[in-house]
Amino acid sequence: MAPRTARDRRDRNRRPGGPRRPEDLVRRTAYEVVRAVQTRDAYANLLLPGRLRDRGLTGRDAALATELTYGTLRGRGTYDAILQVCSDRPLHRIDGPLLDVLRLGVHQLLGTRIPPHAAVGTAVELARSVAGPGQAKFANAVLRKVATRDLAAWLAIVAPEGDEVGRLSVTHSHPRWIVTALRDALGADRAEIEALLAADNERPRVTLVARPGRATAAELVEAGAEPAPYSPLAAVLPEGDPAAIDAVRDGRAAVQDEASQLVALALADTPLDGPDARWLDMCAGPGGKAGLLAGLAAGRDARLLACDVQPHRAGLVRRAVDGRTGVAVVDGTAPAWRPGSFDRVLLDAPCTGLGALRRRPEARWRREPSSLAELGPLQRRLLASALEAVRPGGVVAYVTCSPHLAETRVVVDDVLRDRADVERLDSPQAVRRVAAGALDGLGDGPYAQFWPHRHGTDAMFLALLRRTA
Ligand SMILES: C[S@@+](CC[C@H](N)C(=O)[O-])C[C@H]1O[C@@H](n2cnc3c(N)ncnc32)[C@H](O)[C@@H]1O
Repeated sequence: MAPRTARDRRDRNRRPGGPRRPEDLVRRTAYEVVRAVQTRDAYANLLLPGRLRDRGLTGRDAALATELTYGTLRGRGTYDAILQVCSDRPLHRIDGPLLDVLRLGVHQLLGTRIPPHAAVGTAVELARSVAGPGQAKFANAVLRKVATRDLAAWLAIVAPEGDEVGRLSVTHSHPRWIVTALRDALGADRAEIEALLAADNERPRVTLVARPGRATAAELVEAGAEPAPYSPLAAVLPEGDPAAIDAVRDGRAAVQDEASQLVALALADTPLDGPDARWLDMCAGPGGKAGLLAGLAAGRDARLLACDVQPHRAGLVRRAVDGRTGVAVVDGTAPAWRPGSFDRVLLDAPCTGLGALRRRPEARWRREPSSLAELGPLQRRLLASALEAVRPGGVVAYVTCSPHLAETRVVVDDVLRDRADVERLDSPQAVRRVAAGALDGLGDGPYAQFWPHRHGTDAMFLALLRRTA
């Protein structure tokens, strides 16, 4: 029979030999999520909340399980380099479950204030239960070695000298190819790339959006959130569950990064000659930007059509918009609408998501450079299709949640190379026009690039394009 209450669920998790301590459950939960991410391509942010509920973990226990899960996933690159030095076996010869227990142990030792004896003891106990007594001995020996130094001392040993990309990769736990890509996109000095990589390893603040016409940022602030620096629709929730705020529970507000809000606002605010009645969100799932655009469109007597190629993602969009908004399952590369049907088009293209590493700690290990080769042709086809969908004089916003040049500037420049009928608008200026506060550091234009370390947002890219003929 399924356990009915949190207490029942806790009881079910007690071992026959005696009561299981909450901290065991906390670590077991973190381990299971880390393992599922490695073996089943699970997403930590989707899996963890259900596991916490099932185990009856709340408050500090839930916070610790979350920190251990995210910290272990994020720190994997650094922790593996340290484990390699402390283990007499190469890491590829350590079984997956044991290796994940070791990573969790290293995170506790080097990334938290958990006392070393507790970190080692609980990790060894976990190793015994997932890999057997012999492996527990091995885990004990390895983790005791790890415990002899702090993180800074280990980095001085394992981060390679004379190889700047390698040093950054190990120190900030990013794959080498991502370090290189971010450095190329940032085009900045050494101190700034360090700041960006460090920002990718911080947990982002929860930012809320007040859906236009349905809620206001002031209402969110009254309900306990804090004012946000840039978006006039945003408020920041320093702690607690967003669903505790009425407007979020009612669907009048939602969780949304400030950069996502600003790119949608910049598209809606770009001046148009002629009609402004038909708006398209071509890749809308799960509906974050569509929810915002729908509210703005309603306020101006315009109609939004929000599409996605995946039926279940289109279903999520339906929940984020009002009844006036059309929602449809459409392949944006082969749509049924006539050319020139829309006045404003948002193309929030499928991308690697390298701009959201703060929120999806596992993404950096899951993505490969080959992802770019797969996405590039699709991004180009979708952009060409978006430019066909907009009328002469209308505006397209090409947006990615990735700063990788191969998904941003290179895509736009490739698609526009042979076209004389598209003008690049000044995107940084368009964003500044809609921002509530001063907003610098988006680049020299015509494209705009947000950065976590500069703006505290995802690394969102925006190219605003106008069809001239
Ligand atoms: C970056 S997400 C969009 C996020 C969304 N705009 C938001 O703010 O919540 C990209 C979306 O593009 C959709 N997609 C991928 N290929 C597509 C295609 N050929 N036509 C339409 N949508 C597509 C994916 O299913 C995914 O939901």
